[in-house]
Amino acid sequence: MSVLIVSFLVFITAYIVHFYWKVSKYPKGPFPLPFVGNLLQFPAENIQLYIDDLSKTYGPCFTIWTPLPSVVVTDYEHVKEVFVTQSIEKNECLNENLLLFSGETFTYRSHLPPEALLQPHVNTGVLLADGDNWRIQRRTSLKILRDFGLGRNLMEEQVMRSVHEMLSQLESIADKKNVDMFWPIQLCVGNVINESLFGYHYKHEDSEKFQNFVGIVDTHLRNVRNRAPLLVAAFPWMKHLPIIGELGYHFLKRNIDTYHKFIQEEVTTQIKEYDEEVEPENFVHAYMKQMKQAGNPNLDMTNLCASVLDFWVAGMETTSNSLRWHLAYMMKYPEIQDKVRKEIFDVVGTSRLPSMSDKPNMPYTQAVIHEVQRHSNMIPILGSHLNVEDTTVLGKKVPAGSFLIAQIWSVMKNDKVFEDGEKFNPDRYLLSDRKTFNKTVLERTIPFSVGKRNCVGEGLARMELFLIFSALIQKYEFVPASKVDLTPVWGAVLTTNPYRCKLVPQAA
Ligand code: HEM
Repeated sequence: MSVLIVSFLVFITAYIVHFYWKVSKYPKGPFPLPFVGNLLQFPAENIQLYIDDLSKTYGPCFTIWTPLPSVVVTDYEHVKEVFVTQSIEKNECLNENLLLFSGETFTYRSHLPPEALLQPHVNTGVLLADGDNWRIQRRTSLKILRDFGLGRNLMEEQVMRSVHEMLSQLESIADKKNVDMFWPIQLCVGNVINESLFGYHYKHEDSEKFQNFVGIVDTHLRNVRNRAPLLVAAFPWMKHLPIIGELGYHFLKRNIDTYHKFIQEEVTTQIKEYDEEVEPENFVHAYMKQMKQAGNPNLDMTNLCASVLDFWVAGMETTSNSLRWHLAYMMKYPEIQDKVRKEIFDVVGTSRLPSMSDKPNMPYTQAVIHEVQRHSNMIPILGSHLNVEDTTVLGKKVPAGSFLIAQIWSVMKNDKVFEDGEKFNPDRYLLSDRKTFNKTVLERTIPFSVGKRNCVGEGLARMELFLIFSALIQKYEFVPASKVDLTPVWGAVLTTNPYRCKLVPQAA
């Protein structure tokens, strides 16, 4: 018995000594405890506020322990250093097993739940893949998106089809005094991505299936950053415990599995309809063509499904939430809404909808879109980036095996170029001629992140935000029909509190 106790004490002492020896190798942060790290200090919600507060004490680069080490960077200089400066492609293979190339130190992902739950298979698709497979999947998706017309106006036509459908849905609403814009926006954005991936649209009067799967994805995004999933990520055995296991793993898994099945079925239907002789008109067919042409073993059915899974979620949730934020801000600041509308009327008139060719002539509308994205600051914590190589970030050592949290939320909130950053002020983006953009302010507005792992859909998202937002403001004045509270609702994407609007028709 006494041997057992002594062995146990020796083990615990060795663990604690080793833990603090490890802590000493990392940038200094809040004092962690053995076994739990800083987990007990984490708030249940709004972890971005906790991280932001820590940066006031420890500066822009520090470590938090979950109890796995996560190095956090919170200012533009550090984010640029890890994602851009350290990512200059040299194409030199540093590690054959990991397929690690120089300049890709911070491009790796965590393969731990809860983040990894989004995919049924490890290291597949774009969002959660890394190494060689990530490079191939990302390049292939970008090529398909470009072929689909980010350069050929096809994508604009597709977005406009969705805009027209949304506007006719709004027109058909008899009582415009109390409208919930949640589903019209969701369907408009969802149909753009759905048509790109599968080649078809949902009609608003027949969109139950669509609403069901949006609900499943929303549930996942709302819960995935909670404390229980964090605990299970740190201690995987906890998934076998009754309450923590259910909240931190099984509930999320059951929910997201239903989404996996839905995407699998949609892809299977498209595969059956694929005809090699016909030019592909949707992502699934274009990917199949690449599979046949490129003969690359990484382009397979598993990765096709995984990429579609990523695009359906990433292409819809961020953009539709951002548009909801746009309307909320416009109702909170009606004088700014009026100025946007005036610019639209001056440049476009009322007889047609705004198009991408109008965008360069609408600097104020663009400034408002930038400011809504900055101020709503929708992504509180980026997906983890895993560092696979010992490196130094602006003088601080970051050992291999640590996670990296690049806090773009803090950059857009605190950077000194955003004078009076708490204030919603689109004018900050324009110089005194009201036409030229302030490049320094624009450079640090990074809602799509920066570097090699930035948003693949940035071009499409920017197009959607401009076309959908300006069409809505041209057609209607949005007046609050309920309280508009700009306090965000916590989740992997910060969402608006529910609100209702009165729609006052404007242009003919
Ligand atoms: C307002 C809209 C959007 C915002 C704010 C946004 C933001 C972001 C951010 C910050 C990242 C980087 C994540 C990281 O480093 O961990 C990202 C990645 C990604 N986004 Fe977006 N996004 C938007 C729209 C879209 C759209 C429309 C698509 C698809 C068409 C898309 C597809 C992706 C994909 C696939 C990735 C993963 C890239 C990679 O891991 O290599 N996003 N997005």
